[in-house]
This record gives sequence, structure tokens and C-alpha cells, in this order.
Amino acid sequence: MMDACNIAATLPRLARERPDQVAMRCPGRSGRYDVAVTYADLDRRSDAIAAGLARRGIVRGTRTVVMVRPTPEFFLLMFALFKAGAVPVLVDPGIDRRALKQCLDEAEPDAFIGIPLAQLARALLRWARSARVRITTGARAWLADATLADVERDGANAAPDFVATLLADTQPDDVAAILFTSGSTGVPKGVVYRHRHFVAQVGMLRDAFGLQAGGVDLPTFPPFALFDPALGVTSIIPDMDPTRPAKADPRRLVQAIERFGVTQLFGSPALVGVLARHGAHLPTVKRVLSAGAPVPPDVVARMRELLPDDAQLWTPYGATECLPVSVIEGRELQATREATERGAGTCVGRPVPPNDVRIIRIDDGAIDAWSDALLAKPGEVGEITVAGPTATDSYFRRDTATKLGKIRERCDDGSERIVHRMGDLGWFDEEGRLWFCGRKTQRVVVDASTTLCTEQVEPIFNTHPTVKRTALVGVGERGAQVPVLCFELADNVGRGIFDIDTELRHIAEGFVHTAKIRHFLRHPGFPVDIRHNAKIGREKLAAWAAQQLERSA
Ligand SMILES: Nc1ncnc2c1ncn2[C@@H]1O[C@H](COP(=O)(O)OP(=O)(O)OP(=O)(O)O)[C@@H](O)[C@H]1O
Repeated sequence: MMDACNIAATLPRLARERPDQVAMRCPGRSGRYDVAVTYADLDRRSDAIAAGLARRGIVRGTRTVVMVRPTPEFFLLMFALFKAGAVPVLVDPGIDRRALKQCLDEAEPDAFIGIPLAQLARALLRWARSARVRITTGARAWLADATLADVERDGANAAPDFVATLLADTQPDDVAAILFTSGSTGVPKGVVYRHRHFVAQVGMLRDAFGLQAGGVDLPTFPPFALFDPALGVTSIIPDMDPTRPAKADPRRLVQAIERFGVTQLFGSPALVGVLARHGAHLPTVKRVLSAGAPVPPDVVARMRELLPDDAQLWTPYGATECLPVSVIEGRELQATREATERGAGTCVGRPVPPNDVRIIRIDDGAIDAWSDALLAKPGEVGEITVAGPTATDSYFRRDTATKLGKIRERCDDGSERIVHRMGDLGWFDEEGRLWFCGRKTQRVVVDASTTLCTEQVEPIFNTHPTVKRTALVGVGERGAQVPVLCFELADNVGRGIFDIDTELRHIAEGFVHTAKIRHFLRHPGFPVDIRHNAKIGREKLAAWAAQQLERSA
């Protein structure tokens, strides 16, 4: 029998095939990893929770905010919601408080499931007032109608086939979840995921990276851990604050990798950077995946030295709205480093089949219907678009964002498909590889003939030995922007001992496109996004740079 179109549909099968395999192991309060959930437990307990939730009115289509840390409760609950056909709503808890309230209110949830602290914040800050069912993961039903343990107990005696029927009822087009973007360029947007998107995503990730049942994964980015059970992989939940990957303690990560023989690792470039700098060899790790922002070349080089020779270091490119789009392996990425450091952009590899990735001319407005006339010339930088099974079709209750981000395309057979606009700039080389050049909204338009893309400028200056990283921003109106290069000094460099501005100016003069950059500003520490700690907050930096220029005028 075919599995239903639902990522939870693999659980009953895995529970039959490999009941005693650990699905996830969590550090627990002690950090000793004494909490383990097997596939049999995960399936049985998520069934009980799904049945218990149904008794409380959380059923197919019920929007349910989930604010639970990556503990067994989180995974049990998420799979219970998927099985029930309910719609979990996930927002990064670390985002700006006002933005968080806006996201939660906008989602207009019917239910709110959270840790006691989240329930307290909900009550005090009047989040999600539409939620009529409130469940806490705490020991007592404080500020909530019930505890998750009550819910599980209530559902434990449900009729054996009750949840199987709910699961079988889910349809590919039903909304499966609302996942908010990380909000690195504004208030996060709720991406509408349908069951078919998740199922396609698991299949594409499995095929692109050769993921196999039985492996052991260290997923340092929580939502990614949800794919592990769908793939039959064991997840080792890392002992770290998932909202601060750049601050993770590498010793604890390495201990977990060694103790459980971790074979694959998923982390943001900031997290991979932490491991690379720590420098411990990782002989069991066969595959590292790093996404969210470009991985700095020295991190790729160092990480490859720490992994076995046959290990692979993949950087998938994609977004909450569409993932994966393309992939590149570390060896090929290293071979493109020189071009990156000469201003080509960052190579993000070849499109993952069956994605249809096309580049259109840069346009800040909405585009209603697809036409091949939108296409940029071969080799020209434009906006990256994707049509494919994981390209989502809308943002939840954000019609303007949906209009700006999606294009309808009539196909030859008369059907219609949605093309997602990535909001990223890029180009294709002659070998069919995609090069990422930065965010469309962060491009700097100096004059009619000069548009600077952040990823075609910053890597040139990042080669300076005493620079840690740089960020290009524009001050003034687009079309007449003053380009400013902000830079952070490397950690061990003393201040003011040499004239770095002159050296950076010298580098700028070495390339036609950077020659117009005349302002170089040292910044003590760039603002970064909370999910990956890797995307630079160039909007905030631009405001700071404007002040600095005004002061020195
Ligand atoms: N491998 C990669 N190399 C370079 N950039 C990447 C890579 N993977 C992802 N990105 C960047 O991350 C973006 C997707 O990030 P995400 O979905 O987390 O939210 P966001 O786009 O940062 O949030 P918002 O849209 O709210 O500003 C991509 O559009 C791209 O700019």
C-alpha cells in the first residue's frame, strides 16, 4: 500500500520495520543524553497525542502555534499534529518581540501549545488571542487548559485505527504547516507548506545527498530534525541553544559526535565555523550540510581537513519558501573560490532535479504571469526563480508578499504552475552552475550603469588578512546610492596600528565594479539573523553607515 501524502506516514512503517532503533536522543536537563525515543515509541506516543488532541478539538486544519524546545515532546507533538492533519505554526522565538507578536496574531491560531514560559509570555503579552485551546508541556496546567501528558493519556485508549484514518485522509494539497521565514530582511512571513511540499522535500534531500535509513544525524537546526524520522535516521539533538548557533560549545558537540558515532551533521555556516575553528577531527562524519548563507572559503577548507577523505561537505541553496534549490559539494566549491574572490558571486551548484531554475531580469514589482520575455540574457545577473515540487505557492495572509514573490505560469499541457521568486540575485555559468550574488533588496544601485551585488563585492575584500568579514550597504536613494563597505576586524588584530582604509581602497581600485566604493567603515560587530547567525543585517548596517557619513561630513 502506498503511504499517504504526509511525512508522518513513514512512522507506522518504520515502527514495524525497526521498532527498537532510536529515533531521537536528547541531552535532557543533565546533558547526559539519557532521554531516548525509539521508532516504536515515536509512532505509538504520537498516535496517542493525535487522538488526545482530537478530543480537544485539534483536528484536520486546526492552526496550532507550537513553541516547544527541541525535546522529545517537540517531535512527538509535531508528528501527532501531522498525523491529525492539524497545521503547526512555527515562528523563531528569538526574533524581535514586536515582530513575534505580529506573526502570532497574523497566524490567527486556534490552539497554542508551548512550554510554561511561552504560555506566560502569551498571557502577559496577549499573543495569539484567537487561541481557544491551550496546552502546556509543563507538569501542571498552569495558564493552560491541559498538559501534554494529559492529552497523551486521554488519547492512549483511542480506537486502534482512529489515527490511521486521520492520517490516510490528508490530501497532498492540504495545508501541512505554516513556517515563518527568519526575517533577515523584514518582518518574517508565514510560508504555507502543503503536505506535498514536505513529502517532495524529503525525497529531494534523500536523493541529492544519498541519505539512508540507519544513519545518525546531528541536526543543529531544529525544523530539519523533523526530516530524520521520515528518513529512518537517528537524530542526536545537540546540547546547545538553537537560536545561537554561533555561540554553541564545540566541545559538547564533538563529545556527542564521538559518543554516538554521528555520520551526518546539519548546521548553519556559523555553526560549521565554530567546529572548524575548534579543530577536532571528526572521523565518523561522512556528510556535512550547511545552508542559510554562503559558507566562508576558509571554513570549507578547514572543515574538509577535519573530515575523513571520503566525506562530503554539501552546501544546499534554498529558502524557507523553496528548499532545496541547488547543491554544491565542498571540493567543487573550493575550486570556484578564486572566481568568487574576483567578484563572480558564490557558486551554489547545480539545480536539484526536478527543479526548473531560471533567471529573470531584475524587477522590484509584482509579475502576474510568466512569459519567456522575462528571462535575463544568458550569463547575465538577474533574479533567481524556481518552479518545482517544493516551491510553495503563498504566504499566509500576506497578499502583497505573495504577489511580489510568485508568478503564475501556464504550461504547454494547459495546467498552471507557480514560479517562486527567490528575491536573490544570481546567474548561470556555461556549465549550468548557479552563482548566488546576494539579496535583491540589498543590491546597491549607484547610478544607471552601476549596480553592485553584495556577494560580488564582499568576497573581494574578505581576502584582506586582517578583515573578518565585510558588508556592502548603500546610503541614499536607490539609483543614486553611495556605496559603503563596512568591515569587522579579525579577532586577534589590534586597533589602529595600520591604515586599513588605504589598503581596502587599493583593493577596490583593482576591479572595475568596486572602483566606485570610496567609504570604508569599521564596525565592532555586525547585526546578524537569529536563525543562522550568519546573514548580515545589512538594512540595520545601512542606517548606521548613513549616520556615520553624516557625522563625518
Ligand atoms: N547556500 C547558500 N548560499 C548563500 N545564501 C544562501 C544559501 N542558502 C540560503 N541562502 C540565503 O538564505 C535565504 C533564505 O533564508 P530564510 O528562508 O531562512 O529566510 P530569509 O529569506 O532570510 O528571511 P526573510 O525572507 O524573512 O528576510 C536565501 O534566499 C538566500 O539569500
